[in-house]
This record gives sequence, structure tokens and C-alpha cells, in this order.
Amino acid sequence: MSKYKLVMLRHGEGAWNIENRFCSWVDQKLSADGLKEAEECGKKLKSLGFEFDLVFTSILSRSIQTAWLVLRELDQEWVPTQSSWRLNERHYGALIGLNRAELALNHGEEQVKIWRRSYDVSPPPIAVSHPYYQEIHTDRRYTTCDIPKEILPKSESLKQVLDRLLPYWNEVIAQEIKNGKRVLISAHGNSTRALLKHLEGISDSDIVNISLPTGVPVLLELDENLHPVKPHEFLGDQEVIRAAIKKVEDQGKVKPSDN
Ligand SMILES: O=C(O)[C@@H](COP(=O)(O)O)OP(=O)(O)O
Repeated sequence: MSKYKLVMLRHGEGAWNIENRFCSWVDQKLSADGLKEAEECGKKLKSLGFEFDLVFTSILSRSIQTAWLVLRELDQEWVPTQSSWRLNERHYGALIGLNRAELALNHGEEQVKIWRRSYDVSPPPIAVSHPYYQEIHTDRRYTTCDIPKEILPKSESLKQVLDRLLPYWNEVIAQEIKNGKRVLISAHGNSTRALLKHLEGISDSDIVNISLPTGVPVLLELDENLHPVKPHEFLGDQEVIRAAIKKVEDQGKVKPSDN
């Protein structure tokens, strides 16, 4: 029987989601549509009667802005929020800022899928000369993490995302859920995929086929040991959600006009 309900989300659309560029640890804000998606997400959760006691976000603006907007729509702005780099999007290393369709043209769609969705392949690390290295790695927020900024990742596979996320899940989030707090996690496509993989026991090969749309709440019902009692559920119009997932998958394909 379900004892706890955990709601997770990938933030609303960001500016670089529209441009089809890997955003990762670059701190892009939500686009105009992304702001609306986050509000719609809050309205959806309100219509279903969700109440939260604690919200977790990454330390990237798009996840924090999404959490604010969801809480505002829920009339629950007072709910405490905790932010950790451990919920950040996957560090995409040297791929940060690059356009996925152009990469598919130059390296093949299969290679782009491996970079985006495989479990244990890391993209090449970000070099100091990379155009976004300074912006990311000298940012003051990364001096506030629970590890020295020198040893923060310079690129990550999904497995490495899970490795850095799990201590935070086990020691902080899971404890709060077991203490009865109703938790919302406003994070990113790949940090959410990593957590879903862990909680649902999704295999290394099956996780390749899971992509998450922006701004759609994902509900996971858990038993007293935080094991799911049924598969995760996307809340909302299922046809619209299927189309949004396909759009995310297609981002890694060559654009017909580029052929
Ligand atoms: O880093 C990014 O650009 C996307 C994920 O990209 P894909 O893994 O879908 O290519 O992360 P998010 O928008 O969830 O923060």
C-alpha cells in the first residue's frame, strides 16, 4: 500500500531548451513558455489537491524559479525550500553550449543518444579554455557546496549523477519523507532520471529509453521503505505528455533541413 507520495519535476522550458543547446550547469533562466509551464504545473497540482511541506531544488535558477511558480500557484509560497548542487543537471562537460542537431549531423544520431541517454558514458570533460568554463567554475555558488569546488565534476555520466545525488537522497530527502514531510523535488531531466532509476530499479539498458518533458509533474507512490508501489505516473493530459517526450527525444536527431 502507498504510504508516501513523492512529486518530482523537470523545470519549465529554459532559453537553451528552445535553441536545442546543452545547458547543463549554465544558469539559463526559464523562457516565456517555461514560466507558463511552471504555472500550469502548479495549477495542475492544485487541482489534484497536492500540499507540500518541503521543496528541494538544485542550485540552478531554472529549477528554483519553477519551484517558486509552482508554490505560488498552490498558495503555498511559505513552504521551506532547500537547494543543493547534488540535484543539479548532469554536467555535460565539453558538450555544454553545443547544439544537439548539429552534433547529430557531425557525429551521428547514435553517438548523440549515447552521450544523452546511456547510463555510464561520460562526455569529454570541460577544458579551462571552453567558452563556458569560467562562467560555471568560478561562480560563487560553487563555493557553497559540501565539497571543495576543485573536486566538483568536469563532466558526468548518468551513473556519476546518481553517485553524487544518492548521499543527499539517503541522508536528507528520504529522511524527511520518512518523517512525514510531503516532498516536491524541482530538478532537471537527468537528475530526475537518475533518481527514478534508483527508486524504480530501472536497468542500465532500460534507462536509455526514458526522457522527461519540461514542467510535467511525475508522481511516485512509495511504501514505508520508500519502494514504489506502482510505476511512476506523469500527471496531465497523456497525449500532450507523449508528444512532449517525443520532442525531447527528437532534439538529438538531425534536422531535416540539415541533411
Ligand atoms: O542540460 C540540458 O540541456 C538539459 C538536458 O539535456 P538532455 O539530456 O535532454 O539532452 O537539462 P535540463 O533542461 O533538464 O536542465
